[in-house]
Amino acid sequence: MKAAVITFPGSNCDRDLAVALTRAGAEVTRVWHKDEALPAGTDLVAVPGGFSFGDYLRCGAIAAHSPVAAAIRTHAAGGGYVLGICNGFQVLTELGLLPGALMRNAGLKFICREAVLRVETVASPFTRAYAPGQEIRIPVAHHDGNYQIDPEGLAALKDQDRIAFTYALGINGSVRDIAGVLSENRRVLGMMPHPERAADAAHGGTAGAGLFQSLMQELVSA
Ligand SMILES: NC(=O)CC[C@H](N)C(=O)O
Repeated sequence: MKAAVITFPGSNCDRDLAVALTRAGAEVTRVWHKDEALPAGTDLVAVPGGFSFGDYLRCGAIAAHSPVAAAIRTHAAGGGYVLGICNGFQVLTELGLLPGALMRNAGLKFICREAVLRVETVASPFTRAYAPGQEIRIPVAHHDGNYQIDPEGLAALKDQDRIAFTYALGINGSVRDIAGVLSENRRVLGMMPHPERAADAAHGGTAGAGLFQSLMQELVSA
């Protein structure tokens, strides 16, 4: 699997994401947001967490206008895989690659702690290594993680089995406690929790490693 990890000014989880992907067996290239092309043969674009452009305007809104944005859209339109974690999820909604929006947390506070997630579907390239309904402990760190979507959009997510993860106990006001969603073709995933921060025993938990292993299985068997 060839993965391109994008860095924007203010990204701070890009290295951790690159390490998690590399340890899972991916060949990782780091891509600066001013690059207009992705490395040839890129399978997965990985958009990391952080505070791109200082979270000004709306989180991810300015990053979605970076020179690399067009290449990410083209990659997704061609059936390429895209993973957005935390700020990366916010960027993917701003790019229009995923529906809905990430609003300020209901409690108006930055939340930085471990959360219990429920794996809502294993029918995706990102979750196939988990068991249906499995509960996994993954860290969260955000102030704008309150996922909202209109009723029609929510119905589509449910009907099409596109809710990837929910919080076992709601933490930020997200509709239906949604923590991560898939695109219609299931090849784009955005999630607020940080699997790359739970991918090594030294992190205190390895529940996030299943996501990177799922991608490896998908892309080796593809
Ligand atoms: N860790 C992150 O990616 C933070 C995301 C975003 N800047 C927020 O606070 O909501």
